[in-house]
Amino acid sequence: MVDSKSFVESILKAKENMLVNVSDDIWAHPETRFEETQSKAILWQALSDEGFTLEDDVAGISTAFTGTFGSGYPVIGILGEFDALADLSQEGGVSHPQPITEGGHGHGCGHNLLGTGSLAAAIAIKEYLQENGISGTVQYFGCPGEEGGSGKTFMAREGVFSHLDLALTWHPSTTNSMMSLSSLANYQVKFRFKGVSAHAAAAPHLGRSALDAVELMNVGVNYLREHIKPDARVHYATTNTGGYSPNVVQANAEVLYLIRSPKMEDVRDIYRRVCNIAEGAAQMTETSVTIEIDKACSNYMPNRELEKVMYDQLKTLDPIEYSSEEIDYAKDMWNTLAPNEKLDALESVKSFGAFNDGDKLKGKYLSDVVHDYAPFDIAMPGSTDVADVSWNVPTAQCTLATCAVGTPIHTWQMVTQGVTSVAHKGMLRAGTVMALTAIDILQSPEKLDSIKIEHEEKFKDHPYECPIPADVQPSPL
Ligand SMILES: Nc1ccc(C(=O)N[C@@H](CCC(=O)O)C(=O)O)cc1
Repeated sequence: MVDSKSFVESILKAKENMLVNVSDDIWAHPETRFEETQSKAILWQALSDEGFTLEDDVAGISTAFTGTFGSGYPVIGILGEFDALADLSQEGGVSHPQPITEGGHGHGCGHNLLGTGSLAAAIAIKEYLQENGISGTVQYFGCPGEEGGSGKTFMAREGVFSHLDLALTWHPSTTNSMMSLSSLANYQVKFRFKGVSAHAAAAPHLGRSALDAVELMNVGVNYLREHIKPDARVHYATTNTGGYSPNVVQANAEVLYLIRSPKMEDVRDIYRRVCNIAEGAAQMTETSVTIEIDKACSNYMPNRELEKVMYDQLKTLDPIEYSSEEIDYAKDMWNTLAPNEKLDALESVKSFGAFNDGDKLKGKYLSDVVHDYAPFDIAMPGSTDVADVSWNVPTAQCTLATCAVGTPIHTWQMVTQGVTSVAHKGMLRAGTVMALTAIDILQSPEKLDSIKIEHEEKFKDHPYECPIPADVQPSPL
């Protein structure tokens, strides 16, 4: 009998061209939150071709879907993302900033790879179930709107993950490591001010400026910063400035706030204080304000027992080999970084999973090392809606190197590397790691017992409460 590693590697070798085409096709059709119709269609077609049973409109979201194969225990969820970021249009495989479409979208977080690496895993697990005729179900989750949308949180609100025995996912990165840390919980909220328009010169005394209210609110929040916990973050984008005419008093203006902290109770408290500031700004300007929650997500709670199973698979694979061309290109990418970005490169990996041994990357342009598994309770300086899955079912995620050391996410550098051979290698490796993790559990189902005990212990005193209120619906940017 072939060992599972050779089995998975040979399946993914046979599917390599298809998977690379799927990823590159998604990359070429960057779509933002809840408008990912083409990206969804690409993944849908691939799942259908591979014999998965498809379900559409999951949780009532038109770009959320599942593909299922097999039957019975255990039910293994594989999470795929495929949304892009606004304003990051960029040519692929170059070493200078060059938008394809000015103002267009781009895959600045590598979700073309994420969704496809997860597809690779689902296919390999399906083949394994089929080959061995054993009990077990693999379910691919097409999860839209991770960037600023918390698609999985909306899905979790409708209970779509509750039947899973475990969930696995990964994230494109500069490193190969477990994501063995928490993440920031957040609330994203619209503050919409309404005033009175007037001729800005002839009758300014009759006008009440909604834009003034936005500006005063922002000033108030900027004073609040000193009095919140240091690991909390508050960002804002003015999403409606009230128009382009300085000679009209702006009667409508809107600002979108993203409030984050490692603990949801702190997010809620800062949110309460930000609301007070908004009311104060409305009072100062004699405008009115309406407050609307846009989305929210929880903090990530990895399952340590499951992480150990995944880490064992991650570390036993041979290091990825890179050609001299790949290393030269990575060096070119490294040299696009400013001196302060270079200094930050080895520091920042420490807060994303490579806690104790970020220095292993010193002098490397591409990572061929696996960082030590080091479970930490601290939050990475970012958020992910994988968090809301982790509150519902045992969840683990790893990172695989898909780009040059030092590449910051949400940048043109990340977009341009998303269609390179290095990105494809990392993506296929991610599929291999997730598939081997699932197969290990299918072969040794007793491992699930300790995984489940940990999950039950952790959440028995604070069961999942979806942070998105029942009446909030997912919406496009
Ligand atoms: N492994 C990762 C998972 C998510 C992210 C990330 O950047 N997420 C967005 C999500 C924002 C949101 O929740 O609205 C962020 O933190 O800004 C980064 C690495």
